[in-house]
Amino acid sequence: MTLTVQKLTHYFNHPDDYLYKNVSLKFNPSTLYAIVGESGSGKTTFVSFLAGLDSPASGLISYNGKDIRKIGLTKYRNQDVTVVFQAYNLMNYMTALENVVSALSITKSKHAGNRQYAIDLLASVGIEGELATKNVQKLSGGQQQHVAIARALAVDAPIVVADEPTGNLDEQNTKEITEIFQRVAHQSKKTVIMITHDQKVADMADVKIMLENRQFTVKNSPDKVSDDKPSAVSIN
Ligand SMILES: Nc1ncnc2c1ncn2[C@@H]1O[C@H](COP(=O)(O)OP(=O)(O)OP(=O)(O)O)[C@@H](O)[C@H]1O
Repeated sequence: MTLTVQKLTHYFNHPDDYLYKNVSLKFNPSTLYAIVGESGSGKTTFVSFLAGLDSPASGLISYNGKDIRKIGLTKYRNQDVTVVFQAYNLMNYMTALENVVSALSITKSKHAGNRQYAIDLLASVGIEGELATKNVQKLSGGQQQHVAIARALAVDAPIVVADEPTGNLDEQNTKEITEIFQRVAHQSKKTVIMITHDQKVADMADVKIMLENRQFTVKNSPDKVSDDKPSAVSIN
């Protein structure tokens, strides 16, 4: 269940003006990855390829050994990957609970129509009681991002991609959200790939991937690496 990037190259206008060239990376389950890099370095573009939202100029992205274009990008997006954005992207006219219930129904989840499942999912990210039945516009930004994660998790995809999920949040909410992603990776055994500008968030990841000078560099967080655990990511 590995997500693999092989020899990925991307440019928008001219091949000489590339964002990155021949990138090869491997993303494993049960691991939280942080992608860090300067503004404009191409992080969002890169994760849009991982999420099947766009395709690179060249290179191969495969999941479980299969080219995601052969899986079909729509199918891949529906069954294998779920995305959390910086700007929450909730249905503003709905309550927190309705947001999760609708995600279960739209994605034809096996839990579609199961209100208790939606309540439990929200509770698992700390949205409980009255908060769950409030219109999301009446919730704080941090609370809305918690709901957005519950909504994304409703899809139950093995890969979770998050583009600056804590970009608008204060320190406390940033810590809570990052801890949720740690849990999703370690307990739910998902592959979680998160873009961040925040060094503290990056330090909470199992693996840091720096995008600098058009090069990706992989760094395992020192306290997460032990002799019996091989590096979670390899790069050629
Ligand atoms: N569709 C496009 N056409 C042309 N250039 C683009 C397009 N999308 C992005 N770019 C350019 O590609 C570069 C990388 O953009 P991207 O949004 O991936 O960077 P980023 O690292 O995520 O930045 P930030 O941290 O500011 O969100 C930028 O210079 C951007 O202007």
